[in-house]
Amino acid sequence: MSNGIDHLVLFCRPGFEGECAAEIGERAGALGIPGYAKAKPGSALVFFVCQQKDGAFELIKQLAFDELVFARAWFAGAPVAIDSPEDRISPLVAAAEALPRCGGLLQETADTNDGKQLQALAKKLQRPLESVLRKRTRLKKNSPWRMHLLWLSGTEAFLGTSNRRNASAWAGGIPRLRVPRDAPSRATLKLEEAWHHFIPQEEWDIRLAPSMRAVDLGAAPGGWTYQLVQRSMFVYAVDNGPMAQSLMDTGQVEHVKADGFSWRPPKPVHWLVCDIVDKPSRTAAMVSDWFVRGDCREAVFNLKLPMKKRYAEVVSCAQKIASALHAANIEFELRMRQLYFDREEVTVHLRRVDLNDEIAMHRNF
Ligand SMILES: C[S@@+](CC[C@H](N)C(=O)[O-])C[C@H]1O[C@@H](n2cnc3c(N)ncnc32)[C@H](O)[C@@H]1O
Repeated sequence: MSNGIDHLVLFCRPGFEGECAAEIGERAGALGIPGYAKAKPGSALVFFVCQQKDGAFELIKQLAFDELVFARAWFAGAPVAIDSPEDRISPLVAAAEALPRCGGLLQETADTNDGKQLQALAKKLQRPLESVLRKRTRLKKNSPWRMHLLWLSGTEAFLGTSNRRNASAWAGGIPRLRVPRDAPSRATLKLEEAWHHFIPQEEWDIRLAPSMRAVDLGAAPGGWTYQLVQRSMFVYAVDNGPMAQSLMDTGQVEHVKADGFSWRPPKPVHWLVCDIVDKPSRTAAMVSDWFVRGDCREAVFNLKLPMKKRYAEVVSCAQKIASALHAANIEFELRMRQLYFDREEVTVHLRRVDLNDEIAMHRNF
């Protein structure tokens, strides 16, 4: 690896390479780590090439992965020249010398049809490659570093590393979730993925607790309400459209036929979720109002992005929410992410962090 670990490899939704490239360029520039992004439209990959030696390694150490909106997964690495398909292992093992010793090997491909066709090759190589890496002591149990191997073709690959604590938990950032058989819509996976992404597993029992009250705006037919019901919550499902009878039969759902933008709950709820297709700035303003009025404590909602300037729109919505909550002296956490099950949209997580449990209980959250 001539210039060390100088490529930051980012995985994104196909068609969002421009947004992913703009975002990483801005974040790396702010850290004083110069570089340029290479992003072929539709490739589902962005390569941020750093000008300084080991610049990409610095980026994965200094940037918080969770703060990126358009990257599903990342690692710092460099291209590996594979001269012959007869021996792919030797050049890869030689390149691994430049990496820290890693706890495991994750092979990845782009989220494209070409990428999918390379998965058989990756599968075939996994064991033999791991075995040689272990012999050369490139793998070490319990290391926080994880080795990534991205295949672009049978003879083009990138080898690199990420720190488990600052990276996606899943290969290529794609969680293995299945639509439950009794869920009323496939959209159910968007909320499930959001929870996996935004709420640490050890906090699920407190933050997604039985008997909490929740509001689902734009709820029909009920994929998101299904997730809330599965956590034994009571749900106001706001939508003029019909809700799945199976959900109504649980007795945990009240169907409110009203406009989600103006309806408010009779008393505060813990969760607000919203999947209404509308202008992102309108949704952002409505959710900000819920927080300012003290109507909810935590929210997951989508910002739909059919417009051209999608990155600028996301930044502008984040700024509007932040300034509304700052003006009301509310302390909050705000994260955004284009999740795997999102399409032309990003998912936002907003949470009040200035309420201790006693106050929250008193206010009936
Ligand atoms: C994408 S679908 C929601 C799918 C739902 N999250 C699920 O998992 O089944 C959007 C829903 O928003 C509803 N909707 C659109 N505008 C609305 C509004 N102003 N108030 C309430 N619901 C609205 C539509 O009727 C539609 O059912």
